[in-house]
Amino acid sequence: MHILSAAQTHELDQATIEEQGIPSVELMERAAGAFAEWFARHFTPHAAGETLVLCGPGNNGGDGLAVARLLYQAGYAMRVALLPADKQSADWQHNRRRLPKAVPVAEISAESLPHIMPGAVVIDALFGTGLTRPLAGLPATVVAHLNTAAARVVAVDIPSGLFADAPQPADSIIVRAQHTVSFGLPKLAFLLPQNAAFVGQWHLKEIGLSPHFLANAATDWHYTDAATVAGALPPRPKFSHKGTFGHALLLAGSRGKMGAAVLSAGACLRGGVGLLTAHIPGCGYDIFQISQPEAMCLTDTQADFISELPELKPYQAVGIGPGLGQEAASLEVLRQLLKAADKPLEKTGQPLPLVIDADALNLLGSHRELLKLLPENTVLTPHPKEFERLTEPARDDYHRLELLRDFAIQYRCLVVLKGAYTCLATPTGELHFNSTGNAGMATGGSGDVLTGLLLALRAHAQIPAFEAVRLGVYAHGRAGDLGAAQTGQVGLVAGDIVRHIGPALSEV
Ligand SMILES: NC(=O)C1=CN([C@@H]2O[C@H](COP(=O)(O)OP(=O)(O)OC[C@H]3O[C@@H](n4cnc5c(N)ncnc54)[C@H](O)[C@@H]3O)[C@@H](O)[C@H]2O)[C@H](O)CC1
Ligand SMILES: [K+]
Repeated sequence: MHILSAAQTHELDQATIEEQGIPSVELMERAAGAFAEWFARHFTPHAAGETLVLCGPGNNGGDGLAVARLLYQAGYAMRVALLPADKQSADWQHNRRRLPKAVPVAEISAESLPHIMPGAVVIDALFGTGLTRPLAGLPATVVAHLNTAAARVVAVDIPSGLFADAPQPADSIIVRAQHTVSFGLPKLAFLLPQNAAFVGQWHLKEIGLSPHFLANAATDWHYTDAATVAGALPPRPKFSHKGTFGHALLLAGSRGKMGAAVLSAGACLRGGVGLLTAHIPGCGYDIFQISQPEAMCLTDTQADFISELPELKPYQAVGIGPGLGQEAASLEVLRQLLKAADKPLEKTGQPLPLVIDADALNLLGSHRELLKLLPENTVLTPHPKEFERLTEPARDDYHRLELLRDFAIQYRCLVVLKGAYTCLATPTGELHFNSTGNAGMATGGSGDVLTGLLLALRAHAQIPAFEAVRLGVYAHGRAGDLGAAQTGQVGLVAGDIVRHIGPALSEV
């Protein structure tokens, strides 16, 4: 699914109106209808009580007026407060005329701000994607008033005062909504941690926007949902054998961190790899062999950490990092691996696929001269702190995305920035935000599981690099969601994610 800028969203509206030959108020009616339907499923008229709709002067306010009418007709007690303006949009005026006389309407002024009881339900339709500058003056006063009222706020399309697609001053006045009901496509702003307190839970409503425009819109921002990855995993042919799905090598573990190697290996096996060999320090032999009998195991001459790179010939992909530690000898192994992997393989003509995580990323961060050795399409899986060590501290979430994109382009690699909406950056500068996963996955070992799964998918001969990583990130989150459905988010551990990789992959 695409993510569009605010300007493109406006073009999308126009394209839909022209293509479908409908008046623009019809599209507004669809949006308001979708919002009212969501609202009615969440609040009964009794639970909502008297519901206040705050309306601005543009089409977002027009949506609000239409919502007030529809909910009034559905039996809700409604009242409307209008922000004064020199001019209102045509569709606003249309819906103002259609508002039943029985719905009380007040004009807002600094002296008469709407009365809001604690716990009252308020629909925020002040500003939408047409916002051109941070709120100031009366609109800012109204929003600040709403934010201190401890109301239950549902935003129409986007919380008022929030830019849909761009950074804004840190002290901007923005509605703090519990829910945001948005139309058509997710907005980039919804996916950034810095906006979570404003957006609350967001919900997407289909309103029949032009599929033609959506398919052809030029954007670098994408949202990976079930439809995106459907069919990405080739069916396992009847006459396949273990060689068909690749032989992966995992370099992982150190004393006290063998669990990382075990979890990562488990995920790789559940990810459908043909064969897995783990190279681990001597101390981990019993632990590893007992807990992962399906994997083969090579032990390092060092007991506590990895100091040797095995012969790479047998392998179709290599993962390095989980529980690795940052010993000087392990740094040398990483250096040798990067150099050895950069030669094109006979079979594919591509460099040996690599997945680099955890301490291997930290080693790259402290020895940045190694970055230029990264073979094309290497997969890096940093969390924001690890990513900062590779680049620089980000001013805010938008700046971090900029750094991420630049990094992926510069080093021609696939960077998976882990978070609530894990973002995959590609060498061509695209950003793909993932839709699956939950807060229960913020737990030790979850990243090791992702590494193992990505390793399995990179070893698969029939899945191109980018598709493998997008699929792996999606399936990892989905496995976490399936796991949490059984354990709850609080009780979820990384092993639960491993156990649900199989079901998650069968879904796609
Ligand atoms: N995507 C859809 O698919 C549909 C969206 N709809 C709704 O329309 C709004 C966007 O409406 P638009 O008229 O373009 O903009 P706004 O209502 O957000 O506001 C524009 C209005 O406000 C003025 N303005 C802008 N910034 C400020 C500011 N900081 N302070 C004061 N005034 C400001 C501007 O000059 C205009 O007068 C979208 O979000 C949806 O809710 C449609 O209903 C159809 C489907
Ligand atoms: K709004």
